[in-house]
Amino acid sequence: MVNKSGFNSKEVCGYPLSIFFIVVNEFCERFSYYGMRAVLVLYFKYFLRWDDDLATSIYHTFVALCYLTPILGAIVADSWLGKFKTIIYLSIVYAIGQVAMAVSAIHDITDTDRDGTPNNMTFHVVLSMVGLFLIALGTGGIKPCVAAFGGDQFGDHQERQRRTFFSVFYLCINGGSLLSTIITPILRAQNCGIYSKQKCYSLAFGVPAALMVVALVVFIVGSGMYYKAKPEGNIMGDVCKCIGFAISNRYKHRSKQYPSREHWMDWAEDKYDKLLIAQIKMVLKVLFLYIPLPMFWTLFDQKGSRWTLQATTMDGNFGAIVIQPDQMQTVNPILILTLVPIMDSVIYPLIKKCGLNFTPLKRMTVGMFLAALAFVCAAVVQIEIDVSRKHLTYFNLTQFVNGMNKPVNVSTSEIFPFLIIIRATFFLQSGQLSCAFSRDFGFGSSYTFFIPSTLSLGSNCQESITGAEDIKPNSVHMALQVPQYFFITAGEVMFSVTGLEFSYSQAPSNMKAVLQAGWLLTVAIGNFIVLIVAEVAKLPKQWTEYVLFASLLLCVCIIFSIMAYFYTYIDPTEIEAKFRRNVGDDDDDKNDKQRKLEMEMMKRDLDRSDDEHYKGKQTKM
Ligand SMILES: CC(C)[C@H](NC(=O)[C@H](C)N)C(=O)O
Repeated sequence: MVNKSGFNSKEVCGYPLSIFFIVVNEFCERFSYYGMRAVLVLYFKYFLRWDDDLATSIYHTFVALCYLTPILGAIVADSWLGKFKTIIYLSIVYAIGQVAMAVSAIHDITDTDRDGTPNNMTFHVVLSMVGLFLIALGTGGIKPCVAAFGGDQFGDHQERQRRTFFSVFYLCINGGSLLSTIITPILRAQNCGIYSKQKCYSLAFGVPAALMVVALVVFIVGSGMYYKAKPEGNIMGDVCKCIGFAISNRYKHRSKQYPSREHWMDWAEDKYDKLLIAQIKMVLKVLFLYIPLPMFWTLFDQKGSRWTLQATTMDGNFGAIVIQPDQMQTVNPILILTLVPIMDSVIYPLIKKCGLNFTPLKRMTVGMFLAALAFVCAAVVQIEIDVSRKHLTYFNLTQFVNGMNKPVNVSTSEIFPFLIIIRATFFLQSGQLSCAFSRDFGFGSSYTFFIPSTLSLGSNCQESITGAEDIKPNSVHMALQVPQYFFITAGEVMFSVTGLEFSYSQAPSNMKAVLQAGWLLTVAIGNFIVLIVAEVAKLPKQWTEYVLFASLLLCVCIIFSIMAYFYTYIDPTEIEAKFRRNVGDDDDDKNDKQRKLEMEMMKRDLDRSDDEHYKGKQTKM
């Protein structure tokens, strides 16, 4: 198949073979990112021994940074190195960052007294911060490039295939995220170490590091098959200068005596290429449309915070398995993997058959509406929880009343998340006496156990120790969160998958990665809004906060639908081709415009004292 730029690529079932390497790369990279992220807060808290507040702020700052750096990657790719080289170089930076994280989590390195705790915490903190910075630079930097590079592999006649590619790309993101969020917490729970055994954060970070190396290798293997669009110089610099000139030129000609131009960017025509101006107009049009979008991410990203906290007050016993509150988040990638194919192969074709034109912007509007609906569901569940219980705790609170006249040491075994039921085993130790007993707990329940005075060597603790239930277990089932997860994920499919493709298709050829970065910037801003709203709107009831967010998104959704109504879809390739055809005319035109501008300036200087006279000349012209 011959690509848009005459590149001859190998094809399988109508798809360029090269995209296979790109989607596998994305899968491994997202595994690496989400796997590391899944255990990050626990690493801060239990390894670096930070308090909850510090751990949470550093975590959110890191996530926001990951979505701010795409703009850097996009500029480097579009104007200097090209997407291919940018992906390679930044992937190396990314892999080094992941390795630094894995090394920073080896407690033995500074555990000089071999007591299981690091002796030089500064070393671990500094190394992990350097690691996180490199990861943010790498993951953010390559993110807009990989998606746009994938899109570049398709010819203009392969629009349908390119749409499918973006869906498959999204599936890979979520496949990687799903697997890693299940696997890395399990790895973390293992004990490892040379001198002493500790929770294995190094393994939980090491496996994502290995996956990042695999991602890089896979990408390099595909090297010979890619279509590599050449970077077109310092395009961002040109864009900024052109916009700056348009504004200053418009300002200089602000007097009513100058005829207005169709678009304010047209004021740059006096100095810049019509093609560049047309390309900037395309980008600005889409960026303007992005303004309301961060609100979607504000709601979307609360899955990991508010919704997980909500789950801690619910019953996670699903019969065959017990779901931990943070594991509820895996419902999102699971639903993505199911919903994307259903939407693509059933829902969208069905809507089309009904004669409805379900345009990308309409899909995004519906996606926003569904996210708002998800928060209404969350509010209803919250009211249910508030009615059913007064206390807010997931962890089983246990206390012991010691009836013996000597101290007893009580320790408990690990509670593994995938056990059939939550069963805790307690070990009692007092002098020669050593025994164990197990009890089943309901989520959120609290017990007091009585250690009888008669307990002695050889006693059966299982039978001798009695307990009283202080607080009843959580009665609202975690399954009630499924509707809110369903709506937010259906919203994500309509909003995010479509937005990713829309950002690519509406971008001019030399600014594809820049627009992908603009799209990811909406995620970063959305995350900042969560931090701000959580600080500012301290509402007394959690359900009212959910309603507030739902209402905000609904308002934004209405504004967006109005903006979308006035948006006209464009075909950047066609527009660019039209301008390129007229390139000769453009050059003459530019020279004419330049001359005209110089003349105009001279005249203005001369005629400054005689406005009326100048006006007369203008109308005659
Ligand atoms: C940030 C994006 C929406 C995307 N995340 C997801 O698809 C989640 C896992 N459902 C990503 O690119 O990571």
